[in-house]
Amino acid sequence: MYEDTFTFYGAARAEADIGSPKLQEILQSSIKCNSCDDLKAEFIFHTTYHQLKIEEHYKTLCENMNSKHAQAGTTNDSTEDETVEFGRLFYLSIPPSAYSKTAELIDKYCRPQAPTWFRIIIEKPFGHDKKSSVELAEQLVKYFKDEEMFRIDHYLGKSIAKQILPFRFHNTKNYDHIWNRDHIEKIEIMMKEEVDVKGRVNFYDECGVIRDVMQNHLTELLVLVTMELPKNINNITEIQQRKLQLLQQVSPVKPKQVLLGQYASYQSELIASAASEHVASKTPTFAASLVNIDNARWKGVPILLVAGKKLHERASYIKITFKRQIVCFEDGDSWDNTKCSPYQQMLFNIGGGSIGIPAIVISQSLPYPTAVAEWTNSQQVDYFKQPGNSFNAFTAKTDIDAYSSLISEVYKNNKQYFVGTDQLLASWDIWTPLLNDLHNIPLQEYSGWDEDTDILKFQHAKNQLKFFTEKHKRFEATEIPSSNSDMQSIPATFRGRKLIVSPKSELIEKLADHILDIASRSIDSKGNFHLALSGGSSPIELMQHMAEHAQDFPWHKTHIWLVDERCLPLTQEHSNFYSIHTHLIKHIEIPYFNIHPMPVELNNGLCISNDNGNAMYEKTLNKETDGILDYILLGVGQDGHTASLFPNQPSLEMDDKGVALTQGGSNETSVNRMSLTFNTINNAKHVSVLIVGGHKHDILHKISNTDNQKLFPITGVSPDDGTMAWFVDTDAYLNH
Ligand SMILES: O=C1O[C@H](COP(=O)(O)O)[C@@H](O)[C@H](O)[C@H]1O
Repeated sequence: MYEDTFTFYGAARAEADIGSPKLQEILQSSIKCNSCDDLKAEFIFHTTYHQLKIEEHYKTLCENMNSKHAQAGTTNDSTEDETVEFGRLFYLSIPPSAYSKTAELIDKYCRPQAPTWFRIIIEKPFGHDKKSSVELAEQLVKYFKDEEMFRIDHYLGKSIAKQILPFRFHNTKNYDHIWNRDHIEKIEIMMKEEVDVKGRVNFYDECGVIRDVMQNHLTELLVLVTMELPKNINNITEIQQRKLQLLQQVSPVKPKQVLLGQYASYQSELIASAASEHVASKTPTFAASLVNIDNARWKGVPILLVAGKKLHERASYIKITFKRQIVCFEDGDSWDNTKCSPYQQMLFNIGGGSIGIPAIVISQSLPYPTAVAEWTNSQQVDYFKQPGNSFNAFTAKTDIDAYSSLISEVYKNNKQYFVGTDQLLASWDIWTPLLNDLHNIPLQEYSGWDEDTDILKFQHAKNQLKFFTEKHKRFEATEIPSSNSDMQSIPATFRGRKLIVSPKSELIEKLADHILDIASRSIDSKGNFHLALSGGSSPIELMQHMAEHAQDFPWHKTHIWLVDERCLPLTQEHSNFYSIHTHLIKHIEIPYFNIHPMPVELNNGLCISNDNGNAMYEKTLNKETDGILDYILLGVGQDGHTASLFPNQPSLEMDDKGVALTQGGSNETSVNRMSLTFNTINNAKHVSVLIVGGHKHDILHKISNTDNQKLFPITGVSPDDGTMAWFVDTDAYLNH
């Protein structure tokens, strides 16, 4: 019976005449249980609404609590032998900015006297990065003791999540010897959702998928499957220490280990619900992260965390794939599945997916588990559908909703299922560096639901993730140019490729950061970086910026190539090499043999076709890079030329060449040129086009909507497998 033992208070900032009926409506519609109408009615009867906006409201509410409490104390009819426990529990589901004041007022007016216990449940977000989370923890600790606080992550209350540790613990003999890098090929932790973010888009836009579910729910699941087992499964302190130890061994996630996506209608949902400054949001609604644990058990095992909204199904699970160490000789039909199944997997199904219910599914080729308490071997589950894949599946006898389960743990004062302060901060250590760098990671646009499942398929190799196909449209949401611009919004793409628009100096910084980012990824994956630079005036400021920040760039592993060259001596001021040397090369420490000027000057002649300088350059390029440059920086002339590929020139159709002799431009700077052709340009891993200055506005406008490559050669640039970005300054974009 609730009567005289429980009282429930619902509270919010709204006045009682709005909040009270709203609370009634919520209670009536959302409390669902079987044959419990009386209990539901009793619960609702004992629940009242209170406005909590100003200090006075807290005072009134808590006086009310105190008097109820006093009444309960005098009227309870327990015998002297019975000890009646009193407690006061607060559940705060409020924005982080409201925590400090709320905590202060609860502490001031609502803290009961001993022996009545006092506990506080806190809902995420617990900050938005390491720093803010430390600040929040510091504010809370002024008012509440650590043992009074229960940070709730409802994934820890899911029935499967609660079973993972006991399951591992009671199966130590069966699985612990294969629970490691020698036997496990990979671990996948998925949280796919069909829902979009409508209705909470403003909240969501501040956090995105990594803060919303990856730093907390998925990281918690990761810990449960990979932490060292405690010696005593009932020793909560030991369990919490083991969790912390694991979190401290997870390496911070790097940008190259992450793929991001945003569903296509996200931007319009945002615009419909918010102020215009929210357009062009870069908030990801999908993320895949490759996580590494730097310890003896897990080093080198790829652990994939994937989460997204508006996907084709709702499914949360942890899948562990074991390495296949048995070679089977039997015919397919006569496989003895218990020994020779081609599949060795273990799945903790949290919910949804083809199984639908929480379940533990284990290939029969793995040892049969023992002691799965309260769980039964179930025929209900139809999971590994491939022939030859038999399995044992265990489902829970009862499945209690995660929040109810956790709240009852708070009553029991059981801290095991809650997030400790140290664990929280360690988890932010894993994700914060990435979150600071998120704006540099391109977003893959996906349609959502069933329409486009292929576009999010990805692969992992060499500690890096890549979308399976990058041919689909990718975009990076643009920056809004600074304050007094007359633009309301700028599209995220230009000619189907990502567009970055900023005032010139910011733009140059962004471009330099982008080059550095790609250089670092390239050096991480293959040990070098091949960069091709254009001549002309546009890149001068970029080169000066790079020279000034030379110490930040891995020049010793970088090769510099020329996009094009004028047929002039390299010491002549109009030579592109001369300019690149003057503004960059002479200021940096780069190995001499990593500099590749174009051989325009051979045998005392300039670009004599019999000298085959272009073929020589192509040969060196092929030898050093297989014809695939890592990064090409292009510009655009007012006539639409790029590199030294000029309108209506035969060089535009040189299908068989990677480097060509071309013609164009003015006499003053030589009409004879050497240039990379479209073959080489479109073979590159990344191409950026830099367009600066109001005088480039017209050409930008012209090429926005044409594919006439003969007339506007720049429109022929579209890397086959690589990425491309347009870096445009606000003067060129807005015609200033
Ligand atoms: O905490 C959150 O979780 C829900 C998903 O929870 P589930 O129990 O339905 O799997 C998610 O939709 C929401 O964005 C996130 O804040």
